[in-house]
Amino acid sequence: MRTIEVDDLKKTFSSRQGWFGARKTERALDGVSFYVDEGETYALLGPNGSGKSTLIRILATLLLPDGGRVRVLGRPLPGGEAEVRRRIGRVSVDAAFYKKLSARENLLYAAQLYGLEPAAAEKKARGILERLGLEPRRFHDPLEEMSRGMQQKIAIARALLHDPPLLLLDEPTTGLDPASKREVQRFLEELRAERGTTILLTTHDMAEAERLAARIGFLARGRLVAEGSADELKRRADAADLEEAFIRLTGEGFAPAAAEEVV
Ligand SMILES: Nc1ncnc2c1ncn2[C@@H]1O[C@H](COP(=O)(O)OP(=O)(O)OP(=O)(O)O)[C@@H](O)[C@H]1O
Repeated sequence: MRTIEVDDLKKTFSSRQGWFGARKTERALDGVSFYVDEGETYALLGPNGSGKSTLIRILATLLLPDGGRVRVLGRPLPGGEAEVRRRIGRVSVDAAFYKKLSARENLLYAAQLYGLEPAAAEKKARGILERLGLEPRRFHDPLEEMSRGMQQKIAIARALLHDPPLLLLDEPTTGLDPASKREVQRFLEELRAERGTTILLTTHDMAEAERLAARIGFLARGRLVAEGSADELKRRADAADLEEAFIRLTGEGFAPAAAEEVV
């Protein structure tokens, strides 16, 4: 079964430069088509501004497309927002939390929104955070006292509280130290193996895409320029590694994004 189906998806942003400035339009997605099968992990690779977050936000029902067809978990978008929202988990770098509240309080609040029983939700959240390597004593610390990496782990736990069959992960490991990165990657592999969770993730990290994803899509300037397994992409580009394949197939480099990533 196809968990995500996207056909000729388009999204343009328009903004005015100052009060009387000219209108500027930005074509964030320019006819993107792809699918993700049930139980598959698919990685979208692209430099800053290539449209990755826009695509994830449309699939997560946070943005409306301008054109094209989108189906998530068998429901059309727009149209099936309520059901899609109930059945997805989303993690992004801009995860909104009540920063003065503890991890526990934030997670219990989310559990309540999903209609989950608090004690069971707390047990589950603690189990996930333990697997992600967060010390149990941090569970009671206010979010504002936690590092970005710790907050990212809380965001992952929150996205999984309701056992979603589909996870949409926008740069899930950006900003994490190498050990935390490995813990998150191992956890995602286990989740797919144990629960058959379908995962769509965006990343700047070639090694991460290669480790986690059965198929990888190269996104550049709002277009899906190439897709396939890491080996297929390297073979097609006659490249030694995935970064070289990206440069050859898209005509774009990855330098700005790589320089931005602090590990
Ligand atoms: N709300 C918005 N208003 C105006 N332009 C936007 C908006 N959101 C995104 N854009 C523009 O759309 C394009 C794609 O942005 P998007 O955030 O999807 O890229 P990205 O691949 O996720 O980048 P990054 O790796 O930096 O997160 C960019 O040119 C961006 O400036």
